[in-house]
Order: sequence, then C-alpha cells, then structure tokens
Amino acid sequence: MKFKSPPVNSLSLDFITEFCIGLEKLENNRECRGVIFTSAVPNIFSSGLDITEMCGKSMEHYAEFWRAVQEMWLRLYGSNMVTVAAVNGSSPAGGCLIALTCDYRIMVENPKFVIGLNEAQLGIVAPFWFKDTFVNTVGHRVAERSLQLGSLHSASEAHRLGLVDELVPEVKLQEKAAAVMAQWLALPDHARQLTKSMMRKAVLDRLVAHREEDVQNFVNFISKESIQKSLRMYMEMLKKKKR
Ligand SMILES: CC/C=C\C/C=C\C/C=C\CC/C=C/CC(=O)SCCNC(=O)CCNC(=O)[C@H](O)C(C)(C)COP(=O)(O)OP(=O)(O)OC[C@H]1O[C@@H](n2cnc3c(N)ncnc32)[C@H](O)[C@@H]1OP(=O)(O)O
Repeated sequence: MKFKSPPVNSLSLDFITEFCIGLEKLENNRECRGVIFTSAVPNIFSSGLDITEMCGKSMEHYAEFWRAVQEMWLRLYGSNMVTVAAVNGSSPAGGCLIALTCDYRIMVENPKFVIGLNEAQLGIVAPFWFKDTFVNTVGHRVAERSLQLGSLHSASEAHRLGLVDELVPEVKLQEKAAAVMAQWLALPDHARQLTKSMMRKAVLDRLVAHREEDVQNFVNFISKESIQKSLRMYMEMLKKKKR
C-alpha cells in the first residue's frame, strides 16, 4: 500500500477513511496474507495526523476524527496479515505510529529522515495507546525519555534504539521489504496470527474497553484554548520555516 497524498501524506479524515477501507478489503481477501506500507511522496513517509483536523473545528468534528484515528490503529495493530513498514522518508507522530503498528520496520538510511512520537513538542500528549505501542516496541525506559522529550530520531538513532529493525540504502528498500515479507510468510498463518494476537491483545483490549472515554478525553483536551493556541503556533512555525 503506497501513501500518495502530497505534499506530506498527512493523515486527514479522508485519508484515514480511505486507508481503513483499503485495509479492510485486503484483510477480507483470503489471498492477501501480507501488506507492505510505503510512500509515493518523496522524502516523507507520513507527517502524522493532519493538524488542520484538530484546529478550529467543532467538538463533533474532533470526535469523528478521533474515532477514525482509533479505528485505523485498531485495524492495523490487530491485523491478521503480516505488516511491514518500508519507511522511505520522515515519519513524525501519527506517521511513526503507523510504522510502530507493523510487524517489522525497515527504514532508508538517510540522515535527513526522522521518526518518533514528537507530540510533546507540539504541546500535546500522545494518548495511552500510542504510548503502549511505543513501549511494546522499544521498552519502557527508551519510550519514557523519547516521549517526554518529544524526540524525533535520525534513522541511525532509531535503529540503535530498536525503533526500526533495519536500515537500508533507498535503492534496496523494496527488495528488502519483499525479502522480509517472504520470510514471515514462510510460517503457517495460524501459528503466527495467534502469537501476534497474544502479544498485542492486552493493549488492543485496553482501547476497546475505553474507546468512548478516550474520545471524550481527546475532545476536551484538543478544544482547550491553550492547546488550540499551541497548534496554531506550530502550524505558523511550519509555514515560516519555508520562507
Ligand atoms: C492529560 C491528557 C489527556 C488526554 C489526552 C488525550 C488525547 C491526546 C491528545 C492529542 C493527541 C493528538 C495526537 C497527534 C499526533 C500527530 O500526529 S500530530 C502531527 C505531528 N506532526 C508533525 O509534527 C509533523 C509536522 N511537519 C513537519 O515536521 C514537516 O512538514 C515534515 C518534516 C513532515 C516535512 O517537511 P517539508 O518537506 O519541509 O514540508 P513542509 O514543512 O514545508 O510542509 C508542507 C506543507 O504541509 C503542511 N504540513 C506538514 N505537516 C502537516 C501536518 N501534520 N498536518 C497538516 N499540515 C501539515 C505544512 O504546513 C506545509 O503547508 P503549506 O504548504 O505551508 O500550506
């Protein structure tokens, strides 16, 4: 599955809706046993949640958007398919989350590409299920420091921390992703699927049990004037950076 929503593959409500529909189709297709996620936009895997969806909109919109984000995560983290992230560009916040939900992450070894959960830098808080997914990948200590600092790690640092499993030159990315997929698909599906489910169940169940509460927390948090101000300033900063 190739993300193609220029300029930066931000995860808008439309993007997420289309993504979930596409994923559901693949999940229901018995001939499809695995998916490789990558980007068709040069230098960007995904810039994370579309900030404009969280800024200056109604409470109803924030709730609808957050339900869609939850749905995307539940489908991806709970997928029965083998999922491989071929990270061919920067991948902050929600973009990093997509990579973290996969079974294996391969990143292009370009020192300009960064990845991480940088929410704290925007003055917002990564929700518990982002945090849980991160902890399950890199462990508690690395996640705690990285989340508090809102760190965006270079590809080599991300590899050192275990945030990505492998680094490759750009030209080798697709070949490597296909080789990893073949290795994972060589196992019987039922054994791999049950093992994956066992490893992830507690974290998935936690969101399912608290889904509406999480939506309310998000809506209350994001609609605070202080948070709206932080997001507006962040968007301004992104625009100024270009001038
Ligand atoms: C106590 C707590 C209780 C409860 C808490 C409950 C809930 C939790 C609450 C909130 C959690 C919300 C979670 C959010 C997760 C996210 O994903 S937030 C998004 C974070 N993303 C980023 O920080 C990335 C920002 N972008 C960049 O750093 C760069 O754009 C990037 C490196 C990706 C690419 O750089 P470059 O190629 O130079 O491109 P530009 O910077 O020039 O960008 C091009 C245009 O795209 C716009 N843009 C970039 N990113 C986004 C985005 N994420 N959303 C919307 N728009 C974006 C950028 O402004 C440019 O627009 P322009 O052309 O100027 O119009």
